[in-house]
Amino acid sequence: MASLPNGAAAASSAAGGAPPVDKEVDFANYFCTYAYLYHQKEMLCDRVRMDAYHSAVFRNPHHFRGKVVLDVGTGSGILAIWSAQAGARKVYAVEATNVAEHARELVRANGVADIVEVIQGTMEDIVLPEKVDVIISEWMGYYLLRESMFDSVICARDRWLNPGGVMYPSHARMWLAPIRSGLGDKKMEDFEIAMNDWNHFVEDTQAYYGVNMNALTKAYRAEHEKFYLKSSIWNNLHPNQLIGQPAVVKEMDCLTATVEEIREVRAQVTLPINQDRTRLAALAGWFDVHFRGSKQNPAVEEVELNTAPDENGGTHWGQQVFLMTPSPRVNEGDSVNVSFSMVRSKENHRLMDMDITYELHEASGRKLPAVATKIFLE
Ligand SMILES: C[S@@+](CC[C@H](N)C(=O)[O-])C[C@H]1O[C@@H](n2cnc3c(N)ncnc32)[C@H](O)[C@@H]1O
Repeated sequence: MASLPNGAAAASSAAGGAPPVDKEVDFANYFCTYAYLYHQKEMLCDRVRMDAYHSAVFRNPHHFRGKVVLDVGTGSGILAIWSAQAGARKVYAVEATNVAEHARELVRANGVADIVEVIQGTMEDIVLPEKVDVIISEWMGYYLLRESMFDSVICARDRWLNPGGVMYPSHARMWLAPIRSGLGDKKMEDFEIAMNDWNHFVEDTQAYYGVNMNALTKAYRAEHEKFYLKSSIWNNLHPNQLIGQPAVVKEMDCLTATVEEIREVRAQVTLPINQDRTRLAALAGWFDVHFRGSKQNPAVEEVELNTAPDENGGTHWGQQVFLMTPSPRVNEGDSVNVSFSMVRSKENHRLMDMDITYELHEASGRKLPAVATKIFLE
């Protein structure tokens, strides 16, 4: 997970006829934060994430013993070191940023420098001396696909994975669920406060310091609607905020997924409401990934990394909350038909633009008019 500047112009997607990636911009806007240990630490502190990868590797040593492993985006080097400890013959640990230096040091200090070779460079550019049996990577962004790092894993897989090789993780899913939540009220409050500040400039009978600011009111409102109301909200929800059944909006086999398939995700799902006298305040999105090995070479023990709402606190990915305004009253037995699309932003291929249309079907048979919203996953 990387912090990306809101709406910053960054690289465009290189795959499938899209304009080529501007690497300098991509380094300035995307890779920069990963170079810092404080940022790697945030991921190292996520115990749900760490436990899942650790269990996946050490409960399935047959995938690693005597094998050649590629770690895409090694960061601190942790997954590469585990792969070596699990018995890999050779591990190529590829990292774009200067954190590669720290990874090298950690590899040396943990006595696996004869097995792990840290290579600084982007996955797309580097050349390996041999094909690999396993690709391990922690590539997931908010709501799975933000950051578009899975493109680099696909590139690695298509260039370097031996036939019959195994992906870690092997499968991924995106989920969507209806929630009740006070988050929308807080957002509205912040929005009104910000709008009121502006209104002070405009309502002043005297011009503000001699300048009539009203000409910019419309632009200011549009900007603030985008950042306050139309951007998704990061949150670690409590499971009791869910008011209905979650549904899968995307499933991926990491061994066969293509960039085309993830550049645009579209789905239509029905979400049954299972609580009475509440409001559909928002939809929440999260993901899970699985470590199952492959059909030819399955895991002895399948491991799941789940970022769903969790009463024990969840993960650094949290969930993404997409506010529904207006938020209709709902009751048990109602259902919400959702038509969902998530497409890469034109300005920055690592951010996502979402279109969500929801239509409430009441248990009584009454159907409310469909409401369409545009939301930015930034
Ligand atoms: C989410 S972090 C994971 C770090 C480490 N593997 C871990 O699990 O703690 C992703 C890392 O991949 C690196 N990265 C992303 N895209 C890359 C690419 N195309 N080539 C090389 N490194 C990349 C980033 O700089 C970052 O350090």
